[in-house]
Amino acid sequence: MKMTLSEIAQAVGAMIPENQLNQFQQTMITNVAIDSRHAELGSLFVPLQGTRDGHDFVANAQATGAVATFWQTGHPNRPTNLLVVDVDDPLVALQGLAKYYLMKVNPKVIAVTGSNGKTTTKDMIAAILATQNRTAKTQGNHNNGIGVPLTILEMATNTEVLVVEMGMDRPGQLTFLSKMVEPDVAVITMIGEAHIEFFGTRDKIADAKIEITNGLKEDGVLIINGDEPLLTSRAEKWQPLTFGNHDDNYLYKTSMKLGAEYSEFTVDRWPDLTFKIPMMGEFNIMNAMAALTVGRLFHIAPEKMAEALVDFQPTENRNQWVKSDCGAMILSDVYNSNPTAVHKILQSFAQVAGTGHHIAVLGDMLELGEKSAELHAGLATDLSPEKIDEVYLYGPEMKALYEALQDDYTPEQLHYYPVSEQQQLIKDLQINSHYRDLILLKASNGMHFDRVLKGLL
Ligand SMILES: CC(=O)N[C@H]1[C@@H](OP(=O)(O)OP(=O)(O)OC[C@H]2O[C@@H](n3ccc(=O)[nH]c3=O)[C@H](O)[C@@H]2O)O[C@H](CO)[C@@H](O)[C@@H]1O[C@H](C)C(=O)N[C@@H](C)C(=O)N[C@H](CCC(=O)N[C@@H](CCC[C@@H](N)C(=O)O)C(=O)O)C(=O)O
Ligand SMILES: Nc1ncnc2c1ncn2[C@@H]1O[C@H](COP(=O)(O)OP(=O)(O)OP(=O)(O)O)[C@@H](O)[C@H]1O
Ligand SMILES: C[C@@H](N)C(=O)N[C@H](C)C(=O)O
Repeated sequence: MKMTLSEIAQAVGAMIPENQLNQFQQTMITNVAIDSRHAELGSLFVPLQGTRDGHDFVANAQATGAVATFWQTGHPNRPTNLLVVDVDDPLVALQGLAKYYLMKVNPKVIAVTGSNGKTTTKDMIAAILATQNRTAKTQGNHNNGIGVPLTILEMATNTEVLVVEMGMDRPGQLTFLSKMVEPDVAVITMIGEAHIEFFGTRDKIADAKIEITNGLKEDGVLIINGDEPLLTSRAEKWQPLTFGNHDDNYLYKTSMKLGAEYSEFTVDRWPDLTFKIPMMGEFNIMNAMAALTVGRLFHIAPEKMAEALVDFQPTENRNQWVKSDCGAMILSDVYNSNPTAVHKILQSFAQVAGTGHHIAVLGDMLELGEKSAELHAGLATDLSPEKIDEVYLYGPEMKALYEALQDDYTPEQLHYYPVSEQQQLIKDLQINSHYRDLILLKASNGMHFDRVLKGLL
């Protein structure tokens, strides 16, 4: 971004002190920082409430280059040696500034949501659109009321297309985000069970996901997984473009070839073209088809889309192969977890050819509510010694799966660890895995399997 502090103050409805009019007008802000440790020369610091109060770090922010800060009106210790924009609520001001900047740059906006696949699909869409447009996208998983404004404010002033990931774990959140960005295109990847604890049913999750249309422009386009009745039944009024396996979709898969590191597929619309993605799993082919549907909307040649997909860089820890220090290949899927994702990744992992053992290391799936034990035990349908040689389970919720597998696996093949024994889990994996083994790591974000991954590297 590039705006004077004066313009920023006006954008958020803040008063500019009479004696600082010139300073505000002459101060150019080139980025926004919510963390003083990431502030740089030209930053506007935005103090937010976390476990700690961001206001306590304004001096740190100034030391690392911030030239101005939002400040909650009435908050004590208002700085005197820094330009201050007094606001009622820094988060609301951040969101208002983002909306102002978005309208100023006025890119085409593609919003992406779904229980699973948001980040991957966002990356694929951005790779395709970047072949013909100056494109910006969500960094990592910045997909909520803080992450979306940051995404907007990070984009360059000449951005033509912005791809924004939108997450939610409560009703109403997607309505808020959709109205903030007013997308030209909205994509819903699928409906799973992520955060079902706060919804009760997948129907209620679908109700929350379709909220992404509440800010969709009048001439906007909705793109959904056409094989999901929970979506097709809620999307009719938008006459959505659909992708999937069934031949009544706008774009449907006609063939696929699944590999460990690459997957290939063909679609009806371009029968002579084979698409290839650097990821495993039919579910990632579905993500790619969502991206192809967006690309077609932007009139990008299918050959160009194919080139973009084969070279795109997935965000880390999504079906990412890494080599352990003993030489075993690790499929790192440690950013997050929920039942549909685990079932699909287990099915894909079991099909990966290998000369050693297939080892599944599964940590708790969080936020599943009263169905948690049932959903954890239900993973047993995709776990058997014929498919997965060894199973390591970690966390209190995984106890239900451990009990469900007792009759299928021997004690040498099936291992359980309480949450206090993550180091023991790492040690046992280091001892028991060998260079020809394939190891799947998957758990909810809160189980910190990034530490297990680190322990194996
Ligand atoms: C407010 C904030 O910045 N939180 C981040 C912070 O959390 P924490 O409580 O630890 O902050 P602190 O107490 O350490 O500090 C308080 C503030 O002070 C700043 N500060 C601190 C130290 C210092 O030296 N200088 C400082 O300036 C500090 O920056 C704080 O502002 O740190 C955590 C660890 O890094 C961050 O995770 C936390 O970020 C929050 C969660 C956040 O929302 N970040 C967004 C940028 C974001 O989009 N994060 C996504 C995850 C979003 C997500 O969970 N999405 C859900 C769906 C929606 C869920 C819904 N509940 C919702 O969030 O709206 C999903 O399922 O995907 C990400 O990064 O992955
Ligand atoms: N279309 C899909 N259907 C089912 N599972 C999927 C799909 N796409 C990805 N996954 C699974 O979900 C995991 C997370 O993928 P990704 O980060 O792209 O989704 P996300 O929606 O952004 O997740 P989160 O909400 O945790 O940020 C993947 O590693 C994979 O296991
Ligand atoms: C990333 C965060 N919104 C999330 O999905 N948390 C889940 C429940 C987790 O901790 O894995």
